[in-house]
Amino acid sequence: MQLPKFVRMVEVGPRDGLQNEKSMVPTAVKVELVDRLSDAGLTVVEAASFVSPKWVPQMGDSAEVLAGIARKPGVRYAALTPNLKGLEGALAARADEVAVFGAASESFSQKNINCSIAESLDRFAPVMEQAKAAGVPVRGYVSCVLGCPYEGEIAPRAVADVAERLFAMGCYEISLGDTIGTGTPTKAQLMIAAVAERVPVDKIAVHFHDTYGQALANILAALQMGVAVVDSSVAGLGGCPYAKGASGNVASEDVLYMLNGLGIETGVDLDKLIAAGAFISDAIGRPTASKVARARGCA
Ligand SMILES: CC(C)(COP(=O)([O-])OP(=O)([O-])OC[C@H]1O[C@@H](n2cnc3c(N)ncnc32)[C@H](O)[C@@H]1OP(=O)([O-])[O-])[C@@H](O)C(=O)NCCC(=O)NCCSC(=O)C[C@@](C)(O)CC(=O)[O-]
Repeated sequence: MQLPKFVRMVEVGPRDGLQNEKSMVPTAVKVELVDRLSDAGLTVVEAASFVSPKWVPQMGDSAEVLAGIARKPGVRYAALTPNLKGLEGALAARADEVAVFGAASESFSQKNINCSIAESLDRFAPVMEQAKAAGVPVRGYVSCVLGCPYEGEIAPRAVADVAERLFAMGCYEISLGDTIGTGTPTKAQLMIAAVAERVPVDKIAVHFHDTYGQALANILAALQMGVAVVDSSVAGLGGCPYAKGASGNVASEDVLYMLNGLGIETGVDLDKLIAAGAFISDAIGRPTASKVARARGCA
């Protein structure tokens, strides 16, 4: 299959990337990071998460982050909303889009959002309804699509079941998350094929963590299946607080370098993206996990 001509890069660094940071990242740093990312040409930046601050303290200043950013026309600033309380917070903070997040694994669902998969879908229904009434699009995440930290292997059918439900509920796009980064390209393709039987492929996004160094290979495998939306995190920040050992998302710089090399357009400026990665790595005192940034001289 031909590769897509354009890929929409969804930047999740300010949310998925930072949510697991142990020491609190100042709000002003988060705001500057989001602004640098939008300035680099990214059109979707997941900047906030309206979850319980007892569960994820790092995201407790999400309203302040959304209040502080310089909103750029054409950029959508997104936020996670696990329930109605989260949606209320996101709407009050003027998030342009929100995301509900479910899982293909019962154990992960319990650990992450304290309910079963079926209960999570029940909770998402009123979120979908009220977001629709407010004219705010909802994205749907499915975690553990290629493995679970508690259950191991996950059947592609289990992923497809949840993806189908979220899509039927009205999510405009389903992001398939390899939360612990154990997936490999053929498995990724089999899983995407199972989902694509129930959700149109142009409504599927991929969200790979790079724990086992497979993320770029998996993204290429997904592009070969017709997927044209890729989540990534600047400087490879990240890890899920409820998936022990999960490393960062694939680095946005590395994804962009590969897409540029494949001749696929994104509208994103590599130099500005590398500078944004250098900024946040410096601010949190951690070397970048992007190989491209390191090759370009970032520490
Ligand atoms: C879902 C809940 C809230 C259920 O948590 P719960 O304890 O079952 O909820 P509850 O309704 O019983 O409420 C308990 C307390 O939380 C408060 N509360 C309740 N909801 C909210 C809210 N929205 N915002 C702020 N506060 C909230 C609520 O008001 C109450 O406060 P208290 O009376 O004790 O003071 C909790 O489990 C939670 O916040 N989980 C979030 C976990 C999380 O953020 N995980 C990381 C994101 S998912 C991810 O990273 C994966 C992804 C998306 O990137 C894809 C991939 O890589 O796989």
